[in-house]
Amino acid sequence: MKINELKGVGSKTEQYLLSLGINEVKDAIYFFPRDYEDRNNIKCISETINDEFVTLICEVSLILPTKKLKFGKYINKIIFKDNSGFLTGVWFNQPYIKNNFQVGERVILSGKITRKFGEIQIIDPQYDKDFNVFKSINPIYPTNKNLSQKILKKIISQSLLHIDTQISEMLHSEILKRYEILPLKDAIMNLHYPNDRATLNKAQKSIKFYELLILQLCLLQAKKTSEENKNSFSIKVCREMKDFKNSLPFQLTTAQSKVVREILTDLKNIRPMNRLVQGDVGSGKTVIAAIAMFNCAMNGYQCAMMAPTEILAEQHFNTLRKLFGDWNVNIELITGSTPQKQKRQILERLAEGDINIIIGTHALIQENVDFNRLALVVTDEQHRFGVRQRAELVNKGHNPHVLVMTATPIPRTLALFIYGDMDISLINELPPGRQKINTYAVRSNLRERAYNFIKQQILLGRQAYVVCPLVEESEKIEAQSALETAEKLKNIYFKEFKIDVLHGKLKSTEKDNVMKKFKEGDIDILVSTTVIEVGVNVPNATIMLIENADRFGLAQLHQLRGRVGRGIHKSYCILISDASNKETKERLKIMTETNDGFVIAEKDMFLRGTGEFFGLRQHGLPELKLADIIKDREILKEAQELSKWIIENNLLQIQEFSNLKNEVERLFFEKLNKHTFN
Ligand SMILES: Nc1ncnc2c1ncn2[C@@H]1O[C@H](COP(=O)(O)OP(=O)(O)OP(=O)(O)O)[C@@H](O)[C@H]1O
Repeated sequence: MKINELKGVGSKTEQYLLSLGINEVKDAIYFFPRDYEDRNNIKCISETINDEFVTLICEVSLILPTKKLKFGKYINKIIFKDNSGFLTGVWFNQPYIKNNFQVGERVILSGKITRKFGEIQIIDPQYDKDFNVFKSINPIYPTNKNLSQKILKKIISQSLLHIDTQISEMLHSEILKRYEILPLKDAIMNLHYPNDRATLNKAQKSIKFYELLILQLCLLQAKKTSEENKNSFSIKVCREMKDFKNSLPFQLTTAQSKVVREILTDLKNIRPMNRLVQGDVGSGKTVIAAIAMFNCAMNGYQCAMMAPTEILAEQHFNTLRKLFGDWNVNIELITGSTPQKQKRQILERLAEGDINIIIGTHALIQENVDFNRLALVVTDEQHRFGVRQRAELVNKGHNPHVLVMTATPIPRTLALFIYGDMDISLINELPPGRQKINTYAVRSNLRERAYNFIKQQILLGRQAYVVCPLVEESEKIEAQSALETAEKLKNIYFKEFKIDVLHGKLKSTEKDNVMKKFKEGDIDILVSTTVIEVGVNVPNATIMLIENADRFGLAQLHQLRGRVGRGIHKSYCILISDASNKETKERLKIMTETNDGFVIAEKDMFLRGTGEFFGLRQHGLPELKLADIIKDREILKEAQELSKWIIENNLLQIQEFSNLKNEVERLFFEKLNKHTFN
């Protein structure tokens, strides 16, 4: 049912509603309050204090005429009274308001009190005259300047009259009882019009449960569908594997070997692999991808590896070339800076099947690239290779295995939720010889001492990073600050050393050039913006100084810091911050205490208490309206338990769960926009 079918929704209101995402009556039903006004604070007029939010029951005493102010504005005042005194209700630019009141009638007013010039005022209060429907908890909706709370409320309450035709119950009463959940319609009604706090809490819990359940079911069903899809390549372990492993410059750690085994087993399977490899910074994920790709190449298949940035694509290309040494593996790189002619040649060879492994950024898969026998796609978690991308490839005639790499440390329950559609491998061990990165959080007055320390490291033959402050949304200012810092370092503190700058505004060839020089040891200090954050691997770099460290999230600091401590040398990280607030200090202290990404993630999560650390959208998933996967972990666990049971027992296929199935499919189509499942 369209929203404009409701009484009083003209084309203008319809437009305004659309801007709030309300197109259908159902959208209005699901348009939940952002907050609630507690009207339990009922007072008499003389008891009120300045700035206090109160509810008053009073009588209309006098309606003053509208007064015209400057610039075409209006003010309306209405005097109310109760046994204790008088109160002035004030409304701006709502001249019609006086028609809504009659002298002598009793009303309920709610709002903030202002006491000034000897007058007690309440500005733009909410008002109600129907004492029968007076609720002590009043919803406040997230609206914009075009639609007042009052109109929105009216539309929502009209929509709720249609709840029976618009919403279907999804869970059997036994399940509701077990998880202490309200039937969906009750939960929705109570969210809009709660009788009391306890019912509101239960309604909120219920809606969160439904949200998490549906999203989780969606991901688990996607996984199940892919497991049933037996259309990929069965790739056996190649004869050369043992020799290849022996040719690597190091021995795999036990954790790496285990993950490699899991991947090779997946590749043997005809069903397409969809595996996430989770490993802390520097845990050695690249070599794992290399082994998987080597195996495909030796079996005559092609692989694509997609990196988030050109710098990383280039780095992977160089690392892999080295790892593949004299083995007969044809590997090529395509980036924005590859000359057109060369690019064309590479693409031709790729289509002919002459290239085994192609490395590039994510444009690689979107562009008109034709593969001959694409069997494996390696990608990273920020660019979640969802079922949609897979479907695109399937349409092009490929159904490759997919390997996703992530250094985002996520506690297990959350990982199982967010990556519900994947199998997860964990590298829970760092390569041998890694030492703790000594980390210090200091104020800026110690910067010179920090510089001296950097000098000592360089004199020992090591290299350093200086990371400039994060400037949200302005790469230009960020770049500027990096350039200035580099100038200062060159001219004042590090005259005798080689310094260069890396920032997002450089052309990719320039970036590559700087990175190459830094890798080869031709730069002592690399002054950089956060472009250095992900994946860069220069084992000889042992010290990093981060300016304004408080501006970064802990996960980001951990990623940045992970650029040092990647070799045999002892490494250091200096966090500069003059922030004095307690929470910031505590966050930086965590960095000095541990190097374990999982511990950092968990602590950060508790400190910040929001889902920011694991933003869903960042993982390619739809945002949740009410649930917060961090704060609502207990509900999440219950929803996970139920969704697992439903999927394992194939319950979405039976009549009793058909409404739930419809909801899951709706989310799948509308929000995840992926292909259907049966
Ligand atoms: N088993 C191992 N023994 C010794 N060194 C190793 C081992 N595995 C990997 N390395 C080395 O560790 C360093 C980090 O590896 P790699 O770049 O693959 O890490 P990563 O997991 O991708 O980290 P990040 O997420 O920070 O990019 C590299 O220099 C690599 O050669």
